[in-house]
Amino acid sequence: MVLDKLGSSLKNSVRKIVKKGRIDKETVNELATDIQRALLKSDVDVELVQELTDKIKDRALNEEPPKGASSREHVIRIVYEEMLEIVGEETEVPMEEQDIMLVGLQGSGKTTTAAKLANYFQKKGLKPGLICGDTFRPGAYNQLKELSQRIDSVFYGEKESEDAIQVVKNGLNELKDSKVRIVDTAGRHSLESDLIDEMEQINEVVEPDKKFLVIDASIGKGVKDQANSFNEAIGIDGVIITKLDGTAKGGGALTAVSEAETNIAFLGTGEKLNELEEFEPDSFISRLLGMGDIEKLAQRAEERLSEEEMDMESMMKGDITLKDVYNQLESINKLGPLNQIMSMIPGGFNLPDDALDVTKEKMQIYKIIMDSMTEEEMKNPQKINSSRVERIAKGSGTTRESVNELLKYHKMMKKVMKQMKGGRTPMKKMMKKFMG
Ligand SMILES: Nc1nc2c(ncn2[C@@H]2O[C@H](COP(=O)(O)OP(=O)(O)OP(=O)(O)O)[C@@H](O)[C@H]2O)c(=O)[nH]1
Repeated sequence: MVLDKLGSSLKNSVRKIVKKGRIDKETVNELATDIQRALLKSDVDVELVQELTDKIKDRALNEEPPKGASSREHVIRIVYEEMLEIVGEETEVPMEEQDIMLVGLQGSGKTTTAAKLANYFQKKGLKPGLICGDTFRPGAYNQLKELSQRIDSVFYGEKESEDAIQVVKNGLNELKDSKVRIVDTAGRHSLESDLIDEMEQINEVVEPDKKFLVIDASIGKGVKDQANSFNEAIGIDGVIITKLDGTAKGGGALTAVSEAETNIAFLGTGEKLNELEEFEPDSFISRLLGMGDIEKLAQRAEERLSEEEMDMESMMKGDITLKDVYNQLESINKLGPLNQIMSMIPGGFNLPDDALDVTKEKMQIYKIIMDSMTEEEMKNPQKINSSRVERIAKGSGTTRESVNELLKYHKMMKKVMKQMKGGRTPMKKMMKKFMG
């Protein structure tokens, strides 16, 4: 896990709140000091930390918790929301044909990241092509070629050439069949005029849909100046922070990007080619704070409900997404057979046979299919049109029929949950009876 130290200090500070009987000024101040300490250790900018904790204190002491939420849940939510603010927004990476150019200083991890991106798109069903536009570092050609072979991606490079612009031109011609063409460029020790000239010329040739700046996380809050300089020089669409696994300064690197008025697109979390994550601010911050666990703990402190009951309750809302289906498949064994749950409903309830007919093998296939979907598709499955179905089937190594079957299953579950919501017995009561 990346940012281990920051994560565990933040989790501990928030957990303390859960254990408190009452949320008063002293508790809030203590929380703010704990958070300050954790963020400063992770190299987050001092002023930013001050601003953040002032806001948390102010809101925690002055805002009324929304109806139905306890004050400790409310404070935890405030910490989450304010943390979200300081990491900036998500960079949209569309699942469509596109050309991507990677820029960055020497050793930042560009070449590795190029291959990781190719692997990422390949998994999503979009055929990648890698072009070595780095004629400056002698080993770059062999490195990218070897990495492309490892992931079975098309590769173009010219070992003896010193003309990066021509190589990239040739590469784009040769790799017309690739859906996502990724151009690796040379780095230098600093942002000097040679590098800027070359980047500008490649930029003109490629006319990339996305220009990503690759930065090593170990420079911490220094990311801000670097991102600003590259942005001024050629304009960038997002930052890829690499080597987050090997530094205690990751917090600084993450927060500095939004200060530089750009956003994070991906995170590099290890040397392996599958160690690349799409950056999704909300899930990232929830994981960092251990929100899932903490929210559960906070709720349990309020009323002793079982975990299974919570899961069912969230599904009862009727706005079940594919993510819920995924979680549901994960916890279905704990929940008990669906038909048994259904039989608890007074007045009877006929669950379609299909719902009871999901075998373990099928669940496994559904989960593999969902791994090839984007976050957006998981949240809004209605947006999955036939070309997306095709892409997802390819990426997951399954068939269009299986993807459509999963979409049908989701629709059916949604209908079932809606009907249950309209039932006469409150779900909580029913679940209590069922769980004993
Ligand atoms: N631990 C870890 N190592 C990484 C990560 N990304 C890249 N590396 C390592 O960082 C080193 C440099 O990466 P390269 O991809 O060669 O860097 P580059 O930016 O292409 O270098 P130049 O071509 O010289 O500009 C390699 O040893 C990579 O394995 C990451 O996310 N985590």
